[in-house]
Order: sequence, then C-alpha cells, then structure tokens
Amino acid sequence: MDSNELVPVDTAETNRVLAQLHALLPPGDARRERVYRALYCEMSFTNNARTGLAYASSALADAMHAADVHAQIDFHYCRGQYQALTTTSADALVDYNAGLLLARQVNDAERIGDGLSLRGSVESLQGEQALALVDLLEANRSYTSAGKHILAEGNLLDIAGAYRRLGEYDKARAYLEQSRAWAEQRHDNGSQLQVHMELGYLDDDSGNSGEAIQELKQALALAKQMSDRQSEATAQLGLAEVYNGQHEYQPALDALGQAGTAFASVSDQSSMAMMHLQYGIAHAGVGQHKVALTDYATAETGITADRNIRYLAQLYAARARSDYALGLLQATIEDLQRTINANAELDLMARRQETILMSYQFDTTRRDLENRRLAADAALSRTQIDSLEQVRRWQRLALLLGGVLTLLLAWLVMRQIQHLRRYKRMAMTDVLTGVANRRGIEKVLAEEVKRAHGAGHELSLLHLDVDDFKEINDSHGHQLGDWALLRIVAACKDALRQFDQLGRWGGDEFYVVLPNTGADGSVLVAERLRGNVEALNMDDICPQLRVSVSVGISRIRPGETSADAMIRRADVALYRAKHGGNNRVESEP
Ligand SMILES: Nc1nc2c(ncn2[C@@H]2O[C@H](COP(=O)(O)OP(=O)(O)OP(=O)(O)O)[C@@H](O)[C@H]2O)c(=O)[nH]1
Repeated sequence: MDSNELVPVDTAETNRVLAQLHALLPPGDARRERVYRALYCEMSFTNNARTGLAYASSALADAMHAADVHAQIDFHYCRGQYQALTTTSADALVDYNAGLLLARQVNDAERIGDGLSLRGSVESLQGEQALALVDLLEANRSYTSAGKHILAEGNLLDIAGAYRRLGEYDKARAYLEQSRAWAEQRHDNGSQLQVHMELGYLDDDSGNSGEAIQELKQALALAKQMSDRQSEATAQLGLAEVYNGQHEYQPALDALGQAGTAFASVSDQSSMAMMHLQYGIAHAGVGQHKVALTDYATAETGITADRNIRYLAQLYAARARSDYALGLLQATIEDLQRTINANAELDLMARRQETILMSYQFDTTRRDLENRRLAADAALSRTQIDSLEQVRRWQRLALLLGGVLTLLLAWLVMRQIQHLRRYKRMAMTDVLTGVANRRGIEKVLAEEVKRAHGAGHELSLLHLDVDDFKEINDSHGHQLGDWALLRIVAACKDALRQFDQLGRWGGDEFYVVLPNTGADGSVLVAERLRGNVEALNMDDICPQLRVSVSVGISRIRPGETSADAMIRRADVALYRAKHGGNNRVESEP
C-alpha cells in the first residue's frame, strides 16, 4: 500500500485486497488511513463514477482539514478522474492542476509524475498531442527518478496514445509492444486490457481494421472477465468506430447499443459525444439521415465543449454528407466550410505541436547534456579531491617517516655522544677506585694551572703515597690491598671539598688538585686527609690493620704555566715526608 504499486486482477479481487488492507491498518494511524482511502478512491469506484466523485470530494475535505498535503494531492487526482467520467475530461484539469501544484510544492516526484500523466492524457484527448507528450514524457522522468517503474510503465500507454493521435504510428506501436511485454510479464490484466484497446485504435487509425477488431475484441473479453463495465463500454465504442469506418453499420449500431448500456451502468458521461458521433455515422450509413442529424447536433455540443478539433472535423464532414443526402444545400456548404476550417485548424495545431515537441526535445537534450556535464564535473572534482587526498596521505606518511628518521638519527647521535662521553670518562677513570686516573688528574691539573695563571688565583697540589703498602700486599694478599686502597680513597674523598679533585697516579700514589687554595688551606686539607686515613678502622676486612699516608704539598708560583714543576716540587715534599717517618705532611719550602 505504501509503495502504491498494487496490481489487482479484477473488480472482485480489488475489493478483496482493499478489505484485507483495511484490516491490516494499525488502529489510530490516521495518515495510513488516508493513504488507504486514496487507494480505495482510485480503485473501488471503477463502476460508479458519481459515487467515486462524491467520495473523493469528501476525502479531499478531510485531508485539507488534517493539513495532509500528500493526501490532498491524491484526492485531487482521484476526484479529477471521476469528474472526467461524470462530465468531460476537460473538467478534470482543475483538480489535476491543483494536485500538481501541491506535488511540486512538496517536491514529491511520484505525485508530480501522477499529475503530469493525468494532465497529459486529457491534453491528448483534446488533440493537444505535443503538450500531452511533454507532460507524459516528463511524468516518465519523474516516476523513474522516484524509482516507480511500474507507474512509469503504465504511463507508456498514454505516451503511445499521444503518438498515435499525432500520426506517429511506429513510435506508438513501439511503446505499446513494450507495455504489452511488461503487462504480460506481471500478469496485469488491467494493463493488458489497455494495451489491446490502444492497439485496436492504432490498427484502426493506420488502416488495419481487421487487426483493430481483433485487438478490441480481446480488450472486451478481458473487460468482461474483470467485470470492468467502464472498459467494456469503451471497447464497444472502439469497435463501433472501426465498423463504421468499414461501412458495417449494423454491427456498429449493435456495439453502440452495448456501449451505451455499459456506460450508463457506471454513470460514465465522458464518451457521450463520441457515442452520438458514431451513432450519427451509423444511422447515416443505414440511410437514417434525419436521425443522424439529431445525433450530430448532440455530439457537436459535447465535442465543442471538449475542444476536440479532430472529432469536430470528422463530425462536420459526416454531417455534410447527411445534409447533402437530405437536400440541405446551404447546410451542406456550411458544414463543408466548417470541415475545411477545422482541418485548417488541425494543420495549424499540427505545426504548433511540431514546434512544441521540437523545443521540448531540444530542452530535454540540453538538460541531459547539462546533467552529463555536471556529472562529469562532479566526477572530475571527486578525482581531483581523491588525488589531492592521496598526495596529502603520502605527504603525511613522508613527514611521519621523516620525523621517525630524525628521531632515530637524534637517538643514534645521542647514544654515540653518550658512548663517547663514557669512553672518555672511562679513559680518564681509574678502574679500581673510580676516581680520575693519571691522564684524568693530569688534565685537571693542567686546566687548573691555566686558570690560576690567567686569573692570578692560588692553586695547590697534594701528592699522597700509602705508607708501606707493599708490606700490606705481601702480608695480607693483593685482594686485601685492593680493599685497603678503596677504603683510603673513600676516607680521602670525605676529607675533600666539593671543588677539590682526587686522582690515582698509579699503584699506591694519589694526587689532589686544590683550586683557589694557598699554603694554609692546603696544609689543612692535607692534614685532614692524613688524619681520616689514619683513623680508618678496617677490622671488618683485617683486624688490627692500620694504614697511613704521607703527603707532599706544592703551590703554584707566579708566572708558572706548566704543571710539571708543581708535580716535581710536590714529589720532593713527599720524599721529605717519607723520610720524616711516614704519616706526615710536608710542604715545599
Ligand atoms: N694490592 C695492590 N697493590 C698494588 C697495586 N698497584 C701497586 N701495588 C703494589 O704496591 C706496592 C708499592 O710498593 P712500594 O712502591 O715499594 O712502596 P711502599 O711499600 O708503600 O713503601 P713506601 O712508599 O716507601 O712506604 C708494590 O708492592 C706494588 O706491587 C694495586 O693496584 N693493588
């Protein structure tokens, strides 16, 4: 129901499906109730146009009250269709246009298609084939854009009708064959009936009356099978028209009789003018020209109201023959004149229609080209955006890789620097005690001499030697000697200030560089060192073991730029301390 694509087999089936649908409606769902009513309106009154008209009018009022625009559109269309049957198809246009306007306002492609299709079929009946084709072809585009393929297929029938009336029989037949294939494939009896009917008209118009009769009879059989009285009447009217064309007036009159009854049974007034025209031709055919004139008079009113010039031309030509047969010369001349005028108007219309069609085709082609160009532009910009994004992705990746590489390089460089520093430190460090080795302390001393010389500061150097260390080694072993050295270094460090630097010269000899330190300060530090070592308790490694150091002190002299002399003087002082009896501090003189 929501997809609006029901294909019922006949009237009874229609009513059964509608009842089923109604039973399925969720209670209180007013919107779906209106959707259902729209379907009901379209499908339930095929055999009763007046009741359908009344139903559509009241449903339209309800939809307006509920401000349900979609339902309003549906009921406008429904009412238009029953209006066309009750009076003339031209009267339906008011509702079709009103519905179409609303459909365009809410941009509802399916309902725009419905409106255009309905309006197109009226225009086609009025002889405005170009306008009709513009609307019908547009309807197809709308349906297709809304994905409503069944509705688009149904619309093909009307397109075929318009092409037939325009005299484009090949095009009309192509559309009908397409419709026939789809209708058969879907077992859609209603559409098959319409296809037979249209093929009948087409065969008749293109001079194949035998085939026309076959098609119309098939349409008639299907209409009877479906209990569709309205279509039955239309098929009978079509048959009558073919019979008249074949000068078979009695079968024509019979068919018209059947058509009249069937039309009356469904209150369909829309074909009354055509009925009278065909009656006139048939009556004239059997020699009843006076009756024919009455028929023509009635037909003329209806056809004029419908503004159908094609039928008017047919009517005037037929009436001229009856006028002539009755000896009404003046009337004959007038009707012949009217025939000429109507045909001239038809020619004019044909030319106008050609122009309208050409301009529509031009517009459509231009629009298609424009759409294709827009699509191509969109595809191009999509490709450009894609490749830009691709480039950006690569750039981001390259940046990321660059960043990672830079970090990696930085890390490698840092590690290298750290290794170098470590190697340098290791190269300057004594492995056993962890203080500066000979190279390290030489370097420190050289820098401090330079600095003291530059700034005119004082600088002192202590030369330490462990007393009788050989004896410790010899008595207690080399291992214990190492431990004793470690303890001595620790005791020395405790005695030093933050900026004093201790280094091992080798074996049991150490140097201490004392920046900014003069004679008194150096003696003080040296004594503290000596005292700390002397006070060492090493019972934990060797009970009763006592160690001591002798210290020689030298100081920088004014103008001295090399450490060698300082070292020599400190050695001399140490020598004196040793010879003074160990565990002593001696300064250079
Ligand atoms: N345990 C140990 N002994 C070492 C190390 N380096 C040198 N020695 C030893 O230290 C001793 C130093 O002895 P000497 O130079 O004769 O000096 P000393 O015995 O202290 O005598 P004086 O200096 O005159 O008091 C030698 O026996 C070296 O073999 C070391 O790293 N560890």
